[in-house]
Amino acid sequence: MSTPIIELKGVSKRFSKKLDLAGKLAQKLGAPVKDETVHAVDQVDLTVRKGEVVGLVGESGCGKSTLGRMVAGIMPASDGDILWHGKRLDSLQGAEARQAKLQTQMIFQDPYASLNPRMKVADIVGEAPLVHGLTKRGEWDSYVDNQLRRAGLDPSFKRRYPHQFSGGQRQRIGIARALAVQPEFIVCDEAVAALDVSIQAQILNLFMDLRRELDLTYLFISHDLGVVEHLSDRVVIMYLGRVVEEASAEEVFVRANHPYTQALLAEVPRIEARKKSFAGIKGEIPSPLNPPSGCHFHPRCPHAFDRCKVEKPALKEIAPGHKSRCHLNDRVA
Ligand SMILES: Nc1ncnc2c1ncn2[C@@H]1O[C@H](COP(=O)(O)OP(=O)(O)OP(=O)(O)O)[C@@H](O)[C@H]1O
Repeated sequence: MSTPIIELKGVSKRFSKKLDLAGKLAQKLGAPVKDETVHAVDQVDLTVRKGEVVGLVGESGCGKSTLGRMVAGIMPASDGDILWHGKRLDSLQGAEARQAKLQTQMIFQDPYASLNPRMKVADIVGEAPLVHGLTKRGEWDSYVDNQLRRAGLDPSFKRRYPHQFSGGQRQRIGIARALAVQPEFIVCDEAVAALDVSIQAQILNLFMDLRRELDLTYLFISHDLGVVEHLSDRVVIMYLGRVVEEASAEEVFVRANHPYTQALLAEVPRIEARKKSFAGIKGEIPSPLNPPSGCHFHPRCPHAFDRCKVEKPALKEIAPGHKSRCHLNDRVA
């Protein structure tokens, strides 16, 4: 087994939600209201090994982006340890901290929001490698050209500005920028969600070509299980801040165990045959401000029984490399 690049051990993230104006007024008038806490990520263990593609899937608001940001080192955890090559990410200093930052790059859903509209493509892609000494002034032009070519863009585009490109091309500029600092690990946060289906396929193919060419490792975040199906080695399913299932991609698509994973599978249009045996997902995802007791999924689960309402299930290994957080597994056993 290859060495871990990133390990999360019991990682949680809480956000404090301040009272709005009406809440503050109610508080002044003596109502028992106070700031609330969002448990965005709740005691997550996760390992991403060199060369792996891990798909992280769940509905909007389940904590995927927050987890991705912590993994990429751009947001600190509230609790738990994040290890980068075995060392605590928050204890790294100087050159090692810079190295960790460069080695892990993040690609976002909306490339336009993360591309400076006043910078030419050449500077967007070429600024960081120059600052960090990955290229020299004399070689800079060809260095930038190479990154653009790798991302499937014509080098002549480098004199243009982001607004002159389509959504797919802008995502390619974001990819070229990430590649330019020679990362080993890329966190893709809904990187194709805003694109047309045909463009999505092109960008997903590009990610996989780059994986082979550059020996890259990915954490691929998506709300759509269908998007991660073909590119992930391992899939991790999150629900309201908790990991509910984790297995190889094949296991998840053939032997999904958790009722939530089964419900997500039922929503993937292409998986017609398997879809019939699963109930689709019902109801809205509850607020992480006030998550349901016991198993967070129990109000939406077609199989819930009394224990699910009161007792938090543990994430247990149900087959080699396959974990699930569901009381039904104890019943079956
Ligand atoms: N900076 C923040 N301050 C307060 N709450 C936050 C903050 N960032 C995220 N949250 C809350 O944490 C929860 C998880 O959000 P997160 O963005 O990680 O989920 P997600 O699964 O990535 O969903 P989406 O795809 O919609 O972004 C949500 O309830 C969100 O409102």
